[in-house]
Amino acid sequence: MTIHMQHQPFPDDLTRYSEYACLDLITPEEMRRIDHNAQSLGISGLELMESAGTALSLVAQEYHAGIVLILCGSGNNGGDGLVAARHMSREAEVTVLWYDSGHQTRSTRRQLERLSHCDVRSIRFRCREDLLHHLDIFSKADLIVDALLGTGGAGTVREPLKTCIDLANQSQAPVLCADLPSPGIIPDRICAFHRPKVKDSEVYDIGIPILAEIGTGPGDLLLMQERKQNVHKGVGGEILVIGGGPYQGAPWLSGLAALRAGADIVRIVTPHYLPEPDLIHIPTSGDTITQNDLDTIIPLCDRSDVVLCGPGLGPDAHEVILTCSEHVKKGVFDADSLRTPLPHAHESLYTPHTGEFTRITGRDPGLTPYDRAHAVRNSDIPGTVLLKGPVDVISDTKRIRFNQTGTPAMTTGGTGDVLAGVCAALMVHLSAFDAACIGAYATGCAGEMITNTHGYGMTARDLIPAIPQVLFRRTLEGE
Ligand SMILES: NC(=O)C1=CN([C@@H]2O[C@H](COP(=O)(O)OP(=O)(O)OC[C@H]3O[C@@H](n4cnc5c(N)ncnc54)[C@H](OP(=O)(O)O)[C@@H]3O)[C@@H](O)[C@H]2O)[C@@H](O)CC1
Ligand SMILES: Nc1ncnc2c1ncn2[C@@H]1O[C@H](COP(=O)(O)OP(=O)(O)O)[C@@H](O)[C@H]1O
Ligand SMILES: [K+]
Repeated sequence: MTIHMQHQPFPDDLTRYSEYACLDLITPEEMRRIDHNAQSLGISGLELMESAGTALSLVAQEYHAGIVLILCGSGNNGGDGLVAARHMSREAEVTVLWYDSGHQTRSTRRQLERLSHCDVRSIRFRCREDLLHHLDIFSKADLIVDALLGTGGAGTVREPLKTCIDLANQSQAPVLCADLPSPGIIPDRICAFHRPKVKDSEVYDIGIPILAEIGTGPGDLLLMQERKQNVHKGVGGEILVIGGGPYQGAPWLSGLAALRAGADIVRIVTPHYLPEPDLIHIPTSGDTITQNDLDTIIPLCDRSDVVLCGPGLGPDAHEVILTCSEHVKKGVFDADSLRTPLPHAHESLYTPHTGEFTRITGRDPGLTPYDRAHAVRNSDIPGTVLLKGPVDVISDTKRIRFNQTGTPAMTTGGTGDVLAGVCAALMVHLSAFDAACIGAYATGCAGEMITNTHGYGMTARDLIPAIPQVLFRRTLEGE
């Protein structure tokens, strides 16, 4: 799996950013994102696994058990157990029961090879019957380590792991769980890595940089869902862009960007027609958008998955936007729609740059990402905010995320319109927060790609074909 390496260091002292890290329970998807980002920051999956297995072995040794049975699945959770076995071989009589599903992860296969050079007894099981030959091991064990399933477990537990879990529960030995309890196992203690996934976990650090968590990275792209084969037209979503008037190009840039970010149908309500065959133009009655256009616009808001308001709109249409936003399920409010009173939809994403943020909150957000994050978190904006800048700050009042991708060449006009269009398309299937994080990350990566070829000669339009290369690279390379 080629991991896109992040290069530039964070332009601020990270020691005071720990307040922005999330300390309560995290989901397996969030842990996968952080894990992947850690690898893009130069810490390999094997190193993470070594740290996890070491922590696990230290907790296991607190039991002072003479006979230890380590149950290992075929995934990376199993890998943790194999690492722990290697670290405990001198401390106890260790037996590993490992499940050979036929497709062990590469890291876990590597750990099994390493273990073969240790004085540890390792027994393969492939089916329920294999386990029934080793009932004595379960009854003799003083400690059982559960490294069967971790954050990769999905659905009801399949055999032979189900039987393995039942046998562990039936034994007298306490069960120490790696990262989280395999479904149905009764834990004595839970040794969670980096962050707790379930309640009552003890949390052990495994050396994951804070930036892997509070920063965007290639791990964020894992949230993009693969499309099933039998999908129908429109699954990519229908987007409505309301904009234009004084600036006729902006809504078209947003519309094209939304298509390139995966939207299926994009309609542009704007006074000026531009010959873009991929976009559906909805003309307005005059050369700016007024109340007379509401009969046209409102039904389109009702039928669209996401509505993007603002690109190139000019200051006079705010009343229209306020009225439309009441018919909007998911709204992205950019540029001239960022005026008070703020429009808001059922779920809203606001994408101000510094000037627009100051205009809607009356407060200058400051220059450092730290201050800008404080300003965003303390603003009473009712939704997710993407405050754009050299480091974008994304917040949904609970979470904060920093996006470092992008280049100064992106200050060219219209890049904000492209970013807003990308966020609108992503919001069809993702939350406003995840759409903003991925939108900022992808648009910035596209900007870096184009800066490499066009330098300061980059135009916002150049960004658009680069967007799908970033967003869909994973599936293109079959990772
Ligand atoms: N770099 C890292 O990633 C790091 C990860 N770390 C550790 O890895 C853990 C995540 O590993 P994981 O074993 O939980 O998941 P993953 O490796 O995807 O394999 C899943 C396996 O389970 C199986 N399976 C799934 N559902 C099932 C079911 N219902 N019933 C039965 N089987 C089921 C699935 O089988 P398959 O679907 O392939 O047939 C596949 O074999 C994480 O919690 C942490 O402990 C740490 O070392 C830190 C570094
Ligand atoms: N100096 C910079 N370094 C990196 N990225 C930048 C820089 N300036 C702007 N950007 C990026 O350009 C994008 C659009 O910026 P914005 O100010 O919204 O442009 P516009 O004036 O078109 O709205 C944002 O994603 C932002 O991250
Ligand atoms: K486990």
